[in-house]
Amino acid sequence: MQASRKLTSTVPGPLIVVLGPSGSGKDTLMSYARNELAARDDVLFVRRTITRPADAGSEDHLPMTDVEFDAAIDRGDFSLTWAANGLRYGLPRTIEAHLGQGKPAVVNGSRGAWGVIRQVFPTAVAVEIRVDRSILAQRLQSRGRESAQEIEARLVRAAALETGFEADVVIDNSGTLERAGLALVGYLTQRADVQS
Ligand SMILES: Nc1ncnc2c1ncn2[C@@H]1O[C@H](COP(=O)(O)OP(=O)(O)O)[C@@H](O)[C@H]1O
Ligand SMILES: O=P(O)(O)OC[C@H]1O[C@H](OP(=O)(O)OP(=O)(O)O)[C@H](O)[C@@H]1O
Repeated sequence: MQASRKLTSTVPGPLIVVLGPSGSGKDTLMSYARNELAARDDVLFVRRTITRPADAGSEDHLPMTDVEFDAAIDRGDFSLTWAANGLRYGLPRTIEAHLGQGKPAVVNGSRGAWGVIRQVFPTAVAVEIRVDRSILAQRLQSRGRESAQEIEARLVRAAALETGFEADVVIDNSGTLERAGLALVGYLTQRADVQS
C-alpha cells in the first residue's frame, strides 16, 4: 500500500495592510503586535525600504537614498513601490515567497496606494486605524518628527484620503495603546490561525 501524501496549500496567504492617516498609530500598533506575536514565525512583519534616514524610536525601516532606491528598483528588489509625503517606499520581493507558503504578512501601507497594492497582491486585506481628528494633531506634534508645515500637510492628506478603500476591520486608536494593540493582535491571530 502506498502512503498517502499530505496535500500542501497553494493558496497564497493574506497580505494584511495596516492603513490610516499619518499619526494614527500604524507603526506603534504593529510594533506592539510584533512583540506580542514574537513566538509565531508564521506571521511576517514586513520591513519597508524608505528614502528616510534611520531614526531611533521610529519605524525600523531599511533606509536608502533616492539613488540607492532607483538602483534597487532596477535590480527588481521590490514587489511594489509608492511615493507619499515627499518620500518613497518599497515592499521587498521576499514577501512573495512567504505569502506563497500560505502564510500571512503584515505591512504598514498607504491609502493612496491601496488600488495598486490590491493589483499586485490580490489577497490584500485592509486594517484601518482611526483616531479622532483632534487627537491625530496632538499625536503628530508629540511625535516631533515633522515640522509644523509637514504636520499640516499630513492633516490635509488625512482628510483627503478618508475614503477609497474598504476595511476588513476598523480599529479605533483614540484610547490606550494596549486596547487598540490587543484588537490588532486578536485580528492577526485569527487570520493566522485560519491559514495554519
Ligand atoms: N494609543 C496611543 N496612545 C498614545 N500615543 C499613541 C498611541 N498610539 C500611537 N501613539 C503615538 O502617536 C504617535 C504617532 O504614532 P505612529 O505609530 O508613528 O503613527 P503612524 O505610523 O500611523 O504615522 C507616536 O508618537 C506614538 O508614540
Ligand atoms: O497614503 P497614506 O495612507 O496617507 O500613507 C502615505 C504614507 O504615509 C505612511 O508612511 P510613514 O509611516 O512613513 O508616514 P507617517 O509616519 O508620517 O505616517 C504610510 O505608511 C504611507 O507610506
